[in-house]
Amino acid sequence: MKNRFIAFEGNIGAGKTTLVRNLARRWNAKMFLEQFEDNPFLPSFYENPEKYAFPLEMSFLAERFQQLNREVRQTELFSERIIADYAPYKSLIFAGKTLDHAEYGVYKKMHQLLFQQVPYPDVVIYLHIPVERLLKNIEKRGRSYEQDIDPEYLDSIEKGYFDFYRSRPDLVTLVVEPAGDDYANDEKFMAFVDELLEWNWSPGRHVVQQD
Ligand SMILES: Nc1ncnc2c1ncn2[C@@H]1O[C@H](COP(=O)(O)OP(=O)(O)OP(=O)(O)O)[C@@H](O)[C@H]1O
Repeated sequence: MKNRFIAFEGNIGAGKTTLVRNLARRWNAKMFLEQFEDNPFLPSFYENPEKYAFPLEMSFLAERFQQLNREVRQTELFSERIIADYAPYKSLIFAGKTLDHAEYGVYKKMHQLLFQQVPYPDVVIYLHIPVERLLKNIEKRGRSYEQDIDPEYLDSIEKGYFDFYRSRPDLVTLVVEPAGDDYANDEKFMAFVDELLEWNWSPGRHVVQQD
């Protein structure tokens, strides 16, 4: 199957999880979602980022490695589509913003060691949403620990993704700008994603706009 393993990426509050749930239903695909609710360090991290960033990043690293390895390998023998609401490099991008230089050095080595064994998505679709809209989404969903999130933090995460994509022209990345605020529940947007996945995309970053 062309484009069998698809991951969706995007900033905090972009709408990845809602979209992935809807697409999994639409395609009858196997889905796996990031498990951040169980991470005991996340609320503490938002209170005191300097103290909790390293344990937070290490715990996300372990969790995501385990999940990707388990879920993707388990289905290697089957032909069904697999979709995820994060890509294997997600934590690397966040860690580049949350850790200090020395901590990031250690983290990066661990990430390289672990993730070289993990299957990469055939295509990653980055959902590019303006920061003002992210802030509205974050407010609306109301997770208490995210309510004081700094727009500069969101800007820096977005920059982290774009720097990463520039440094990895070997990966197939579609940067998509959805039309409409509720695109993740919109049939038209899902049909647009269907069309995108009919193509054989060359490696590199492609910016695609929904009409
Ligand atoms: N590696 C990480 N380092 C720091 N915080 C992280 C990391 N990964 C996830 N988080 C935090 O966990 C929470 C959930 O993250 P994420 O962006 O994946 O989901 P989301 O905001 O629910 O996405 P969406 O709205 O697009 O479904 C956010 O508060 C995010 O900042």
